[in-house]
Amino acid sequence: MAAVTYELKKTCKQSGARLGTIHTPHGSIDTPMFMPVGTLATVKTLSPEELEDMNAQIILSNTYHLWLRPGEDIVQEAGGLHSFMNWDRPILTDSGGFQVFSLSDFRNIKEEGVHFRNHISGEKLFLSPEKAMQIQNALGPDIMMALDECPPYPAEESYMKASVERTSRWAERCLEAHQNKETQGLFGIIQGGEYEHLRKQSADDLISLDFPGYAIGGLSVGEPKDVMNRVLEFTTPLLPSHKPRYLMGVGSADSLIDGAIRGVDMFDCVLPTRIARNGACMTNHGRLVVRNAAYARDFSPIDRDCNCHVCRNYSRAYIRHLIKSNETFGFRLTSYHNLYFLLDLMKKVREAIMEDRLLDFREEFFEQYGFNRP
Ligand SMILES: CN(C)CCSCc1cc(N)cc2c(=O)[nH]c(N)nc12
Repeated sequence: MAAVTYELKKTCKQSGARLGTIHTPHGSIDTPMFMPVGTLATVKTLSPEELEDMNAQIILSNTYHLWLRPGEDIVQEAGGLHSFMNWDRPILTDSGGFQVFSLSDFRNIKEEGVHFRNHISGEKLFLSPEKAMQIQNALGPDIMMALDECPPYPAEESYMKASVERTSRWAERCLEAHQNKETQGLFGIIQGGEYEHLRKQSADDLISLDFPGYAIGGLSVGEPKDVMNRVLEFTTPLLPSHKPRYLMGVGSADSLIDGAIRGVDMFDCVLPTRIARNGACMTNHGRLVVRNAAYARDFSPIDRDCNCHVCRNYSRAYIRHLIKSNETFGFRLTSYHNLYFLLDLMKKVREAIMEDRLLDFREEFFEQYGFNRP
C-alpha cells in the first residue's frame, strides 16, 4: 500500500482547477491547499494548537536547516519530526537543494552531489541524493522531496538542459535510496525554467519513474507573474491528473488563485509569516502595514471581513503598538492572522471549485483586493 495517495474528486467546469484529497499516514488533506512553513520545526511564533485551530492540514519543514541544526539524529531519537514538534498531522520536507543554492556562499555542483559551505559554521559539507534521502528518512515526514537543482532565473537554455538531465538522474537515485516506502511518499520535482521543451523533458523523465506526486520547481525565483502563469499553463497539463501537483515557494493570494485555476493542488511559502514579522498583514482589501502611524488610533480590526481570533479580539492600534515596541505577542498576532487569511482563502477556492465558479471568485477577489487597480 503506497504511503501517499491522491483522490481526484471534481474538475472545475470553468478552468483547469480540481478538488481532491491527499491521503497520508498522518491524515488526509483537502486540495487545493496552502502549507504553512515551519523551516526549523516550528511555524515561527505559533503553537501546533493554534495551527490546528486555524485548520492547517499539513505543514512544511526543511531538510537542510534541520540537518545543520539540531541534526537529523536528534530528531530521529525523539521519534521523528511529529513527536519532536508535537504535530500529529501530515508534514512535508523539502530536500535541501534549494537552500544550498540560496544560502551557501560557496557551492560546487557535481554529478555525485553538491559541495557547499554550512551557512552557520562555515564548515564544508556535501549533499547528495542519497544523503538527502537518509536525512528525510530520519526526520520521518509523510512526504519527502527528491534532491533537485533549482537554477537561478534567468538561466541559459544550455545550462538549463544539463541541469534538468542531472535533476532527473538525481531523482532516480533518490528513488533507489528510498527506504520507508510504506510510511513516506517521495515526490519528484519538475524543472526546466521557462523552456517548454525542457519542462516536457523533465516531466517525461520523472513520470517514467512513477512518483506518487509531482512538484513544479524553478518558479517563484524572481520571474514576473505572467511568466510563472505561462509556465504553469504548459506544465500542469503534462502531469498525471490522478496525482497531486505542488507549486513550490508560492504564496501570495493572487498567485494561489491563479495557480489553482491552472490545476495546482499544493502551495507553500514563507511570505505570510515573514511579512508578519515586519508588521505587514494580508487582508481582503489589500496589504495593510499595521506598523504605519496612520493606525495609531485605529481601533478597528486588521480586516473587518476576517473572522479569525485576532480580528475578533484585537485592534490595529494595539497590534501597531506591540510591533513598534518589538513585542513578540505582536508578531504572533500578525502571523496568526496572515496564515488564517491564506488558509481561509484556499477554503473559499475549494468552495468556488465545488460550485464551478472559480473564475467568478477570482474576479470578485481581485476587485476587492485591488489587484486589478493599475
Ligand atoms: C521556504 N522554504 C521552507 C521552502 C523551501 S524552498 C522551496 C522551493 C521554492 C522554490 N521557489 C523553488 C524550489 C525548487 O525549485 N526546488 C526545491 N527543492 N524547493 C523550492
